[in-house]
Amino acid sequence: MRKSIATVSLSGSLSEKLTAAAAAGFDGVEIFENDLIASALSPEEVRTRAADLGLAIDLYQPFRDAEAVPEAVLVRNLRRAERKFAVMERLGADTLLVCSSVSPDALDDDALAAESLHRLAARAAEHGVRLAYEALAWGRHVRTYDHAWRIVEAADHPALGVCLDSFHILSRGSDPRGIEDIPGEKIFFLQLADAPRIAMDVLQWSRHYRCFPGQGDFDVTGLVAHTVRAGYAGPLSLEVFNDVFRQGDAARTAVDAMRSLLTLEEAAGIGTPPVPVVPPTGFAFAELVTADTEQPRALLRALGFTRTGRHATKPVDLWQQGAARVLLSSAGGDRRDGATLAALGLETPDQSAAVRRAEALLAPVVPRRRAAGDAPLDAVAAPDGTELFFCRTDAAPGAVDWTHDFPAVPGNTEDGEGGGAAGITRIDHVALPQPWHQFDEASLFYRGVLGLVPDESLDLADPFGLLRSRAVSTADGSLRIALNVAPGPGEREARPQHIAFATDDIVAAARLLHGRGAGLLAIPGNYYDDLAARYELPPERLAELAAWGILYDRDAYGEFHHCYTATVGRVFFEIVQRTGGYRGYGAQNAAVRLAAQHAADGGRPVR
Ligand SMILES: O=C(O)c1ccc(O)c(O)c1
Ligand SMILES: [Mg+2]
Repeated sequence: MRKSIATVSLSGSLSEKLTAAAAAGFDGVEIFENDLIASALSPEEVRTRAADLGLAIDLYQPFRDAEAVPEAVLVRNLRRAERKFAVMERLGADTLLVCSSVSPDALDDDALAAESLHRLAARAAEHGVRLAYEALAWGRHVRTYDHAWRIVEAADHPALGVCLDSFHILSRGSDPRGIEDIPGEKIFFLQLADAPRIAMDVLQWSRHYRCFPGQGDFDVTGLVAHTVRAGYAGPLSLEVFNDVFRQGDAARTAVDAMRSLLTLEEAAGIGTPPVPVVPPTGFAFAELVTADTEQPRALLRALGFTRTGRHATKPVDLWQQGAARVLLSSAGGDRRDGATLAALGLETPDQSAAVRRAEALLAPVVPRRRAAGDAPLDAVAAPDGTELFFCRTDAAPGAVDWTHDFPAVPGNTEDGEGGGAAGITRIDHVALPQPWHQFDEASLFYRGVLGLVPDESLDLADPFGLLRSRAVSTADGSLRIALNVAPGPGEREARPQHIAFATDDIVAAARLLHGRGAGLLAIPGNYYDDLAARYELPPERLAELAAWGILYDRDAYGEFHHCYTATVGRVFFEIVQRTGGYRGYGAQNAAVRLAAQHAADGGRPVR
């Protein structure tokens, strides 16, 4: 379907908004009146600019407080509308959004509302304009879409239809199935926005917390499916009032917006089907970049990793234990930051389809730096800059095993002498702190591009504020990424990332690490007193957990044990043991872990 975006959803001047919308591939825009009023461009110039960019002006909005008023007020409103119709003719816009009145002048009289909208529509028709009547969730008398439709039906004018807005409908808990009772040709416009479920005044909620479909908690996909089934054939138009997007980079927000609509169309089974998603089946590797590899090497050795290869042409080593692989690169790291988790290898059954999917969903492809003979690896950049490589760690027919680029280093045993394996089997998950203003963009990116399923969003207390966390994973848990953000000041660079390794015997792993002098994070005794109160764990089991600083959690599916290493650069490691299909990440323990890291770090916030 055609895709539009309201100018209110993007930052900048009107011409910057138009440029961003066009660059992201939108077909049209809704022009928000305030954007036009504040613009130095005349309506004719806006019309030309939009046309040059290939954008239609699908809607002009809003026209407020029009209906169900005493005659004298209506006469003034008709005059006011005439001026707007004239502006619309100059703009080349043919649909005006009329939102339900919030005025104290408005009467609770549907017949009067219908009559006034009929008269307004008759005037509009003389200018070739159509009116789309929208129920604001906080309208004075009209707050629901079905009420708006009853009035439109009674008004019975060909130039009058309804505008459906998913926020107003879903925020009030209206049943969207009733949309199918409206004739499709009477649905003049469809505006889409999602929102997180928060209990607050609906006007504040709408004006500050709307987000793109897929970033909140509403079933926008279901609403779109009902609207399409009703016969609606107009554009899908994003109308998102959001404090963060208002400040963000318009070009980037527009791409996020387009990705949201592409993902939504796919979920609703409408539009041109994109390349089907190729879900990753696990981590092939995690790559740490650092100017000085000494500290991470020591830690990897203590964790039982062995250096098994070195890249043929680049200063990158492959460290391995079981199916857990870490690349340690000394190319390009910043000495001040220490080690940084810069890239992830995603085990991908069909690499070329995965790249095509990523491109179709507007993921930026990372320019390749490949020497002759290297495995053909393609990477895209996640919103936080983490590079995601689509690769295969086997020699299946037609595929190239990326580990072939890391031949064994002959005669070099130095790095193998860490003391031997510690029972680590694979990478369980990675945790990537996100810049606060890109958090929703990131979860939608992983959902759309990789088909990962987002968990619910959690707020976790830490000693310096709240940490928001949301995991995305494959349905079978073979690949898990925990996204988190500490609101407020603090750059991404200041907060650590981590890699969690899986083991089948965490106590053995912790004992080995300890024996090798790699300290584990000390957990306060109070935590174990609380654990004893919450769960009936045998005392000797509790004592063992306390001795090694192992944290414990449980869900309906199983148990979780986990412990942490020291932080090197921006990165620390976690060792985890899942039993019986536990699904989480130990979020329950995050506050204790963050406080312990804070204490271990000499009082510096470690977010
Ligand atoms: O917040 C508002 O006033 C407003 C205006 C126009 C809309 O289409 C809308 O959904 C909300
Ligand atoms: Mg709206």
